[in-house]
Amino acid sequence: MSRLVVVSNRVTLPQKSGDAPAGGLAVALQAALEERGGIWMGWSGKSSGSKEPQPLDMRTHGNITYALTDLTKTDVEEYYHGFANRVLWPICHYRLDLAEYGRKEMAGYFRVNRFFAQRLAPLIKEDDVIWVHDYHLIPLAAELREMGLKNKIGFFLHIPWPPADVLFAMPVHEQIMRGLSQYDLVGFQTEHDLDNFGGGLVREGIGERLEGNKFSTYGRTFKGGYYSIAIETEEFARFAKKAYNNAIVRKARQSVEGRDLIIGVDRLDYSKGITQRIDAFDKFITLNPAYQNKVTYLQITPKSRSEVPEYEQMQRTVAEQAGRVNGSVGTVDWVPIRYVNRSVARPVLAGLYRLARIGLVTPLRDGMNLVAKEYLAAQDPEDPGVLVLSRFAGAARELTGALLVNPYDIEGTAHAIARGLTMSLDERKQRWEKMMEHLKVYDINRWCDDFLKDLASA
Ligand SMILES: O=P(O)(O)OC[C@H]1O[C@H](O[C@H]2O[C@H](CO)[C@@H](O)[C@H](O)[C@H]2O)[C@H](O)[C@@H](O)[C@@H]1O
Ligand SMILES: O=c1ccn([C@@H]2O[C@H](COP(=O)(O)OP(=O)(O)O)[C@@H](O)[C@H]2O)c(=O)[nH]1
Repeated sequence: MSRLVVVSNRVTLPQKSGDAPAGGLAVALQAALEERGGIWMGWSGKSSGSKEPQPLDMRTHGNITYALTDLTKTDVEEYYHGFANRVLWPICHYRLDLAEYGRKEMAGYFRVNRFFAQRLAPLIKEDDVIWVHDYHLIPLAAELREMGLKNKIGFFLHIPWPPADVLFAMPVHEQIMRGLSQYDLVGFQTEHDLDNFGGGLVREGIGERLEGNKFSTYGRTFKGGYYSIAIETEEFARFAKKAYNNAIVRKARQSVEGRDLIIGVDRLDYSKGITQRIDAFDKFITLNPAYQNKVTYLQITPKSRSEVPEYEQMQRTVAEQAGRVNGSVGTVDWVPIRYVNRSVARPVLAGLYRLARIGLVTPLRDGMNLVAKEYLAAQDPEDPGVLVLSRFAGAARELTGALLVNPYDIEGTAHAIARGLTMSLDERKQRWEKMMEHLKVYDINRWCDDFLKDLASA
């Protein structure tokens, strides 16, 4: 079996004993790397003022070597905050209005990808299989090919791929498409994303979609596919059962005082539809006054990418909005929305999911959304809660037993909350069992195996 080399912007180092366990993606990638032996390369998360690159920080644990690189402050500004998160992220989430295209940032993005390639190339052996993750690193294969590497290289995009007209609004879309054509396998989260990609190639007249999801463009033929990322379902379910008795979860249980709990968990990101969701909760209370003082909505929202202006501004908007709704519908003994603006450790999160009668997952657009899957896996099989899920999350393609909503339809989401809270136990069980069966088969290991199998045969 060939050695595996994983490259991603962020790298999850093995957890110290006693730490909260890492998410499913890290666990699955670590397992695949451990089995085959391999390297996981990425950004250390640190930036330095010095122009001279420090040597790679190499750490070996078992069969895996982690290779971490620092970036300069300018690199982080232009590549991560700039092009990746102010151009590619909004464009891929269909938000043309928020894309801030600048040549300096675009140049920084390509420069950092070349830098990654220069650092990675000396570590690569002839028959290594390379797996690159996400929108930060699209041009990496092109850089490696230019250096003469002939290895199998696969790419997985964790975020959506937009339809042609949205993509074409990005001035360098052709360079990005050309970058993708240098991989042997390009994986998307859903069939819809894959179709958007094929549609873009054909509309631009730069490529063809061939039989068997193959694409031909820029003189290369490569494979496309869709692989919906998942979680470690059975482990997460066991973990949530245990977490229900975690001290913090117990306190949370006492503090809701028998009210129904509604939970939302999202990075503070405009793609997650948090403001529309708060409006929907407000509407729900207004339309159903009998629920006053009978329900608590807990919104856990860690800060994210705060250096990017659109994110910084959102921090104020959401905090003000939650305060406004609490002020208008709350009473002296009831705070309807508990807004937590910090990250919560996974053991606590798992227990809170299990405590909640409704999981409210209403992004305006999302590659997959692992929170939706974690919420389901955490439920008590004898008394499962209801998932209210946006039809625009990748997860909606699989989780058809959820109450699917259009997050732009505030009243529709408010009705779904009311329906979730009054749903019979029989219906809740029926819907939940159907989705859990699916999640047990299509778990994170299956996702990893499917991608690597297709890459091997690409
Ligand atoms: O690294 P950050 O800038 O702090 O952002 C965190 C991650 O956000 C994105 O997550 C996506 O991947 C999930 C797993 O496939 C998927 O469920 C979700 O829908 C996506 O939004 C991003 O793609 C990651 O690279 C970031 O590390
Ligand atoms: O306070 C928090 C909030 C989120 N998460 C985790 O962050 C991930 C979020 O993944 P998702 O696919 O839902 O969205 P993303 O943030 O990757 O866009 C999930 O595994 C959550 O359990 C966490 O550990 N603590």
